[in-house]
Amino acid sequence: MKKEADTLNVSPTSSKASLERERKILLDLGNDITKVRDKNDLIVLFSKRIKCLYYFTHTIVTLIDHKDETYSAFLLDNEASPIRTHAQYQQMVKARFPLNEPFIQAALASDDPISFVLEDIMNNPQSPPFLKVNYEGGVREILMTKLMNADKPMGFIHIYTDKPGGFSTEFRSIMKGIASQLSGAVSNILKNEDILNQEKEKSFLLDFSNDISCVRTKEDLEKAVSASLRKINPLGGYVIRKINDDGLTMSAYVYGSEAIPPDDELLQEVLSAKFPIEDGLQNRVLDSYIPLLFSTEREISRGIKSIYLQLWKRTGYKTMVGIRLRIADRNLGILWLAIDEVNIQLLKGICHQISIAMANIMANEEVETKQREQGFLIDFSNDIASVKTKPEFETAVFKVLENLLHTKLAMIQVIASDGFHLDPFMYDRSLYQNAVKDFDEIVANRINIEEPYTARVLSSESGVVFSVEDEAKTGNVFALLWKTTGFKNMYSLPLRAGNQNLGTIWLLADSLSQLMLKGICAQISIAIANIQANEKVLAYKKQLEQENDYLKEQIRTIYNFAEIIGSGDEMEKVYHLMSLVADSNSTVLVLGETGTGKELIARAIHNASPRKDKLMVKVNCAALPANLIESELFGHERGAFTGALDRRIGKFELANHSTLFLDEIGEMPLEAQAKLLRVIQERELERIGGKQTIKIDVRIIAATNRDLEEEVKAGRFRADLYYRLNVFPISLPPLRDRMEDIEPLSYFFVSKFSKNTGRRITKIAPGVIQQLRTYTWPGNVRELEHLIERSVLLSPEGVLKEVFIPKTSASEKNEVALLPNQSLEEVERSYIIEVLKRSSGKISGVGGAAEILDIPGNTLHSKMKKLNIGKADYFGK
Ligand SMILES: Nc1ncnc2c1ncn2[C@@H]1O[C@H](COP(=O)(O)OP(=O)(O)OP(=O)(O)O)[C@@H](O)[C@H]1O
Repeated sequence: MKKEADTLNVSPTSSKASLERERKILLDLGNDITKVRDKNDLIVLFSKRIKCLYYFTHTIVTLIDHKDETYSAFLLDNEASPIRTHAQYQQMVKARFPLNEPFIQAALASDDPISFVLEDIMNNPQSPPFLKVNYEGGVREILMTKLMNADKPMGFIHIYTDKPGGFSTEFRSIMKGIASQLSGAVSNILKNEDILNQEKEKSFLLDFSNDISCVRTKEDLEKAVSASLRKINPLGGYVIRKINDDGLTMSAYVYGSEAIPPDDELLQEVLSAKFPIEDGLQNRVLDSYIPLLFSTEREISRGIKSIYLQLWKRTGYKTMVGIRLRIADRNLGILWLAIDEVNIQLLKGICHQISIAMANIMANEEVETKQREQGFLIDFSNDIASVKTKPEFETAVFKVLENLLHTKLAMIQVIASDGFHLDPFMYDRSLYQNAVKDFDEIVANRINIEEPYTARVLSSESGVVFSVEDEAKTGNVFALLWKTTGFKNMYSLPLRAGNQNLGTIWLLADSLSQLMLKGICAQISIAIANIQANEKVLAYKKQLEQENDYLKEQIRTIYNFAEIIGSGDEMEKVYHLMSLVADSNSTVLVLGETGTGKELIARAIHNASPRKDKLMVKVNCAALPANLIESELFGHERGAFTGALDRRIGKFELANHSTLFLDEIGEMPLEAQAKLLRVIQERELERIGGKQTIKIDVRIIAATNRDLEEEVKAGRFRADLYYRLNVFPISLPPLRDRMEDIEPLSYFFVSKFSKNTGRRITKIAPGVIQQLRTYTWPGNVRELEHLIERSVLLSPEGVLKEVFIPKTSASEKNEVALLPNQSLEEVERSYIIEVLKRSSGKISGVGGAAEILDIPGNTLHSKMKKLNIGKADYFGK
């Protein structure tokens, strides 16, 4: 097979001069070759210098790759090659040929150039295919000269000729002679290329680092990585996959491929999928310090099912390199690159930069998420702060949960007033479209705080997260219902106001941040507490309004202006004064004996005034213990004095924009009089124990049966207060001075009590009217009213024939009549003693003297004190 060629294809001149020229050419070639830096220059130079001395068709330099024991074309003499038009030429140029075969082994073993006749060797099944391709191109013989680097073969220079036996001994010796120069030149080129490559890599990494340093968002990263990778890998695509929050799966983070249309269905599926880390490929990359090269086909045939492999295969990515993205000891993801050659240093450099950028973006995203969450909570808090009613609450909650959090409200349950059951407060029924019947059944069954899920949530510090899948496996009806919604987790939290459990909230979501959950629950708890408080206030307000309406109605019926009976001159004078003063804000002082209708007149004035729409507020100054009068009138703050457990507003504040009726003003203690005077003068007050001054707009009507001038003289009533009150006095005449009103009053009361008792009494016998006229009426209209009431009760239907004027009254009337020198006070004193005797000394309660006199027990007590009536007076005689 091996054949030494003896003949030169071109005969050199045998002259000494021509030998000299040859030597010089070869010397020059040797010198030139050592300076060659560019690989194309080498082959051009070689051909130029040698071809003018020796004949051959073309030449090629191949290089050995010791890693995989192959050799491949490195320098090509394209122009001269007779096979460049051959169909397999390109394939040959790119191919790697194994060293382990006889032809190349022979070339390796020979220290001299060695030639082969193609016909002899090309059909050997192990021989490289380029031999045959050359033969087909007309080549017949090949001279192989080994190139060495130090002591190691680094490649070969192949010289081809179409003339058999074309390599002379002289040419062989020349080739041997310049083999070391050629080797030196090739290694220079390689070194140079290496340096150039390193510089390129460096400048690439520098550019990449510059591009990536400006990256702030995922979109920036995509742009920078796509632009840079295009430079080193013009056709291949790439994808950066990020490890998801679950730590178990990875999803596409950034990707670029010009080979796949963006709307491709499989691509979309791959981009939105979560691939398990442990899929036999990703885990290997994450565990590997160096980039790993995978054959798509081989991995599929190994049984790896992930659809991304299908996408790669379909796109024509035969090999993929996976490099982990990592910061410190933390894996962030993987860069997958469609590439068939691995430049470890370059890829590691790229991945280092990408990892830093990704970590920055993720940190940025985290900060942004936190800010967004906080902003969201502030908005939610604003929305919810104004919530007073349940519909407003529902609108606010649904808006935030669905639109912003992509969470569904499964249910809010609130603990009922029995503290044991829970009532559904709010829920999203649309969640249970697939299980409406089950949902309705569950909601219809009232659960209580001992229901296992509820009990767990209520006793937890900050809620429980239930895995829907796991809970459904237990067969629990609630969990089975949750499963129909398709969400992964049920977030269940207690709603609390302070330490008190208000209820529970149940949110369905795949994942939710703790910060958000805590924030939302706190806000919702406050809102529910507010709604409940508001509902209570509204219910209370409604009740008060109803009571108020009822009271107003009652007062209107009892104290109707039209129901003031009396048409005599005395009462006409009263009506005239009332009509003069009603419209104004002036203080009115109503004077008159007990039972003459002072309160009736006061109410009539109020009802005829512009303040009539608000209730007149009455204070009975005689009925209150001295120490409570002030608090009653002006109110007090919590803790203002022992027993002041709550803040309370006084009657003055209650009567704001209305009328305050101070009944029995003559009984007011001096100390309270001073305070009252101040408020009347200044029209403002402070609650007891309070610092705030409260402006009031109150009209005052005061009433008394005492002679206030006398009281002032006696030092029991403040003169200045008297003058303040006595702005517009109206004196009511005693009934005995208006005998003409007795008949209409009697008829009025008969009709009133007939209606009340159901007895139809339409007339009063003339004798009765006569009888009534002769009585002195120390208790005035009230006494007449009660007398008629009793008489109506005791009388048969039809005509009132009899009234039951107490017998003693008749004698008293005489006594009174017989004692013209008795003062009004003395008459009052003896009348009270008489009534006390009749009630066997009982002052208040049923059948007591106060009831007979129709005055409050306290009033009777104070009158007795004032009139100096003791037990001896009514028990003694
Ligand atoms: N002119 C009147 N017409 C109809 N009823 C009257 C009249 N005057 C008084 N009455 C009735 O007599 C009763 C006592 O009246 P009222 O309470 O107004 O008297 P008073 O002067 O305020 O009594 P006191 O000084 O004891 O507080 C009431 O039921 C009232 O309706």
